[in-house]
Amino acid sequence: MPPTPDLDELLAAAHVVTLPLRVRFRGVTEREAVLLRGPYGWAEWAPFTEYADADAARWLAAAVEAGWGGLPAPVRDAVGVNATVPAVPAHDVEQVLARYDVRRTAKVKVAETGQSLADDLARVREVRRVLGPAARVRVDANGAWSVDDAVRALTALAPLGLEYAEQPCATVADLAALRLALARAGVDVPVAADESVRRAEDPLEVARRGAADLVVVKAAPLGGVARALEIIEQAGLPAVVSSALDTSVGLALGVRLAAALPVLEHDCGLGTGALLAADVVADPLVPVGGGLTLARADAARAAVDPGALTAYRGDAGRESWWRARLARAHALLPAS
Ligand SMILES: O=C(O)CCC(=O)c1ccccc1C(=O)O
Ligand SMILES: [Mg+2]
Repeated sequence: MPPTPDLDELLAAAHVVTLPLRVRFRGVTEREAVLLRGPYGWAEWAPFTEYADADAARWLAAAVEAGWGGLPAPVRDAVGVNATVPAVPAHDVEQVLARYDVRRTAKVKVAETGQSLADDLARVREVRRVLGPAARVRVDANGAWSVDDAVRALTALAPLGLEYAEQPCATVADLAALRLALARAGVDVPVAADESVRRAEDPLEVARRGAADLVVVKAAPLGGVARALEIIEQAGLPAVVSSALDTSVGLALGVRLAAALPVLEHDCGLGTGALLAADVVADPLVPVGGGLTLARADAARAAVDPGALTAYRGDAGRESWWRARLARAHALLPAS
C-alpha cells in the first residue's frame, strides 16, 4: 500500500456528491460518494452511511491505493457483467432489464422486508421469462432468511433455475448449516457469501468453514484491489467481483479487480451504473454487449466531469458530515 496522504491533502482532493438513483435500492433513492483526485488518478470513497468508522477506514485505504498508489496488473481486457434487479414488483422487471445491455446473467434481489416468497417467485419467474431459458439467474437475499426460510425459498425457486444464492442467511454458521440442509433436501443451489466476506472480522472464515461455494468480493470494503486479490487467493473459492452501488469511478476499480483475477468464471456485479440516474462522468460506465472493457473503465476513471461534480455536489450539511467522517477514517489508517 502507498503511504497514507496527510488529511489536509485528502480534504483538498475531495468532492462530495449526491447522485439520484433510478429505482430504490438498499432502501435509498440517492447514493452519496466522495470523489478524490489523487496524483495517480481519481478514486472513490463511499462507505455506506450506516457503516462504522473502522469499515470506512478500509474503504479509504482502497481509495488511497487507487489515487495515491498503483493497481495490480490486469490479465484480461474485458469482463462479463450481470444485470441487477432490485426488489421491484414483477410487472416492473421488464422495464428494469431494458436499461441493461445484458442478457446472459441477472442478479435478483429477494427477501426484501415487507415482501413475501410469492413476490420473490413472481419477480424471479418474470426475469426468467424475459431473459429466456439459457440465462444465468442468481438471487441475493442479503442475509434475510433463517436456515429454514432459505431451504423453503430455495426449494421453491430452484425449479426456475438458479446459478447461485448470494448471502441467503446472515451468519457463517447458518450458511454452513444451509449448505448441508440443501444437500440433504436434494436442492442443487450453490451458496455465495457476500456480507460474510465484506463485513466480517475475518473475511476468510467463510472459506475455512466450508460455508460457501463461492465468494462475492467488492474491492473498497476489503481495503483495495490488491488486498481483495489476496483474500480471494487465500479463500481458494471462485470469486464474483461486485459493485457497492458505485459511481463510474468505483465501478472502474471493480473492473480493474476483475481484470486482475487469475481465474474468473462468473459474470460480475459491475452493471449497477445503470441504476444511477446521474454519474460523475459524461459517458457512464454501463455494460455494453453484456460486458465492460478495461479500456472503457480506465477511460471513465480518467474522465470525471467537473460539471457533474458541481451539479451533484452534496449540500452543506452532507459535505461537512462526509468531511468529518473522512477525518475520523483517516485517523484510523497507519500514519505515513
Ligand atoms: O452484485 C450486483 O449485481 C450489484 C451490487 C449489489 O447487489 C450491491 C450493491 C450495493 C450494496 C450491496 C449489494 C449486494 O450485493 O448486496
Ligand atoms: Mg450481495
